[in-house]
Amino acid sequence: MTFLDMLRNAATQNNSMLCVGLDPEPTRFPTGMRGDPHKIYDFCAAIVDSTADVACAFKPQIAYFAAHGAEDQLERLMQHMRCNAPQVPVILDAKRGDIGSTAEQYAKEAFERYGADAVTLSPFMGFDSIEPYLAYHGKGAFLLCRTSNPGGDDLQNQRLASIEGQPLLYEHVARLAQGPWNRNGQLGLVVGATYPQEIERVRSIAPTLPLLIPGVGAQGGDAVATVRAGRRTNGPIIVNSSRAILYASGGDDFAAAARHEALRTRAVLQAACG
Ligand SMILES: O=c1ccn([C@@H]2O[C@H](COP(=O)(O)O)[C@@H](O)[C@H]2O)c(=O)[nH]1
Repeated sequence: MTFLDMLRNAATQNNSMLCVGLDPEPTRFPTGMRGDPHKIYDFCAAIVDSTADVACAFKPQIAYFAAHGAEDQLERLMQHMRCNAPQVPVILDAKRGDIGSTAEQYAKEAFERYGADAVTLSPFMGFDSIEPYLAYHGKGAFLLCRTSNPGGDDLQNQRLASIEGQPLLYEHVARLAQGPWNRNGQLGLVVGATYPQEIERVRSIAPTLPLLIPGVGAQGGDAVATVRAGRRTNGPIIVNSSRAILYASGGDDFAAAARHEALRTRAVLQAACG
């Protein structure tokens, strides 16, 4: 099954636009696990188990595993998700971007080593840096477009003076992804919930692409405005929240508290559709 098929099925089955982000930070783990990087798998597996019927996707952020030399735990977690939440697609948040020969290795890492269903990529090295991922038919690739951080302005909001009509850089990325770069229908875009007007703009340029939208929860993005901007067409939206769910409680009830926060966020997103 393709990433898009999995996403549609999970969104329908779990009645959800919510992506649960897996950004395990041991210093924020509950008391019995706190500070122990060997508990990354246990912590994340508990979150997965408590939210598998609430999420339309999971998004492990690779840096939180690699920083602790915990890639083996990420491999175990990917297997755990495959076995215990097989209906929910996994987007590996890696934000890779490199020349084609190196991109081939990164694609192999994401799709063969970890078995991800989709990956996040930086588009700023051009199409040949994206192409190796598209060789994995059915897998998804989300290009950074208008990111949620304030520094996204530095480049993404600059005008491309050499291009007719002078679009902003993020608008140009959206056009490429909706058009010539999307050879097999595998591309999506990352757009921050902290900039709902830009989500609206991206949606008008890229009406059919799936949008991965981080920034609600800990970053304070407006969930309602996000849904209204992203759902102007039938293109799917995947709204990510990581820390607000993972660290809803610092106690032994962390998994139950994560579920509660995931349910609450899902309800807010659903209500915004009405
Ligand atoms: O523009 C972007 C792109 C990616 N991210 C990632 O999403 C999560 C957000 O975590 P929260 O705890 O919900 O703030 C994190 O993994 C980022 O690396 C993003 O925030 N913005």
